[in-house]
Amino acid sequence: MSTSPLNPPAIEATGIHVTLGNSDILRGVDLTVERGEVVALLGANGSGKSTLVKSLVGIVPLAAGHVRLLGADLGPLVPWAQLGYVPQRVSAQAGVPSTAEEVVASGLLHGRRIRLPRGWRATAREALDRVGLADRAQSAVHELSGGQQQRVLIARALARDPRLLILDEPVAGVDQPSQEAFAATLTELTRDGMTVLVVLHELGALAPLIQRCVVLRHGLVVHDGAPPQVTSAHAGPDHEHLHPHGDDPERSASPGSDMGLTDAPLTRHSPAPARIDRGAAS
Ligand SMILES: Nc1ncnc2c1ncn2[C@@H]1O[C@H](COP(=O)(O)OP(=O)(O)OP(=O)(O)O)[C@@H](O)[C@H]1O
Repeated sequence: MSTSPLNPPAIEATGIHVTLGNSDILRGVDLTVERGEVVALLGANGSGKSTLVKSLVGIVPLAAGHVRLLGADLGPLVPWAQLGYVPQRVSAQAGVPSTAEEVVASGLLHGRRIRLPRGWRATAREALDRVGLADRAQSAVHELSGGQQQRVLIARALARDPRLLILDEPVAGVDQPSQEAFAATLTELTRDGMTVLVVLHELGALAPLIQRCVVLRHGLVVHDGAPPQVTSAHAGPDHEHLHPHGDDPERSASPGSDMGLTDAPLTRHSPAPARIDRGAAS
């Protein structure tokens, strides 16, 4: 969707610098996500992906730079009720026994809303249904598996019916059928115009949805463009990973090195997208 003064980008981040401890974690990141776009944020471990999304939602302070969300400067004027954020995998239990339904319902609270709205139970159940956990609404969260807890957190974000969804590795530790169910839900939501920024280690089940990939390396954007294409040549049912095909066998042996997804020496990126091999024996 194109930008106009009446329809500003969902995310506009310019010159983002973040310092944690004595380290410069983000060193001048620019990121714009237009309304309705589905963007993946990729990069090796420690490249700064989580720090970037946390800085976008105001959880870590900026040393420099500027963030606008849904047309408002980061702060109280952001329409927070329209934003769903799923943090990197953490336990969904908050130290007190809670049911899945209660955790999801907490997603309906924000800034000025301190009481659950009428019909919250039905809303929470619908959100749990979207992530395939309708039958676990009354389960204590600590009794759920790690992957199920992650799905509860996704449901909590979806319960708000967000216009902008920011997800930090939402499918890490989630089994393949649940990943596919989540991808189907997300496809439906994005068809309705939701904007998504999602941190991923590999595109996996979400690959068909991703319109653009931004790759971080050592706190800088090193790629912003087309997602890797799927090679059909080796397509097979039981193999799925990023597997760049370079001339250099060492680079080829290092999954993700083609796009700065590992700490392998950085090479200049050509505009031609890397390929995802889903079938070749690795
Ligand atoms: N609170 C903190 N204090 C100091 N350093 C931190 C803090 N949080 C993160 N870092 C460091 O910032 C760097 C980036 O971390 P971040 O979690 O953003 O990376 P990431 O790309 O999300 O990694 P992963 O894929 O492993 O989740 C890492 O080197 C990490 O050790």
